[in-house]
Amino acid sequence: MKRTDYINWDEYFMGIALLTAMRSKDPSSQVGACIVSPENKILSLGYNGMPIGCDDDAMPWEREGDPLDTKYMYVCHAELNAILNSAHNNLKGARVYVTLFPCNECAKAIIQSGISEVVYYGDKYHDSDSSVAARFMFKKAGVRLTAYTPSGRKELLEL
Ligand SMILES: Nc1nc(=O)n([C@H]2C[C@H](O)[C@@H](COP(=O)(O)O)O2)cc1CO
Ligand SMILES: [Zn+2]
Repeated sequence: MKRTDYINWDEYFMGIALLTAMRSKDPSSQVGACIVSPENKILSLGYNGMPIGCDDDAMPWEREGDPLDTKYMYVCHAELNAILNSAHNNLKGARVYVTLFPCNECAKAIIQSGISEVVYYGDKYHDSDSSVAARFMFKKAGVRLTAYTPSGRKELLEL
């Protein structure tokens, strides 16, 4: 008889998104994204980081101060990185697993790429204008929003 305690697709893909987030150099929020086809094939991965060629050690990681001296001006979000990394794949009807709910800018990119479902884990900026605008666009565009239900598995990653 087959084993029964295998991880389901949602645990698998969110687990990979969480592992991917661990590559982030951001001191406050490490975000991961995993894009999956309707056939449950992984199409792309991304985490938040500085653009290629912009030395992590030469870039600011501050949250406050002169805008030009904060990370916000430069950092590429996990979702955008995952979309850009998938340039050769068709994302129509795909789902994206994200460890943090997408901002309005990534929402635009998600919609334009043809992704039809967002499965999100964290939602700590739920009441920000960015999240409100993202939800507004997702609703208009018919992108499904699904809150991930943590499995409670503790043994998932023991690196
Ligand atoms: N969905 C998201 N994907 C992301 O990749 N990010 C990135 C941008 C920053 O590097 C970091 C947020 O930093 P902080 O404001 O929590 O210190 O996470 C942020 C969000 C939130 O909208
Ligand atoms: Zn974003």
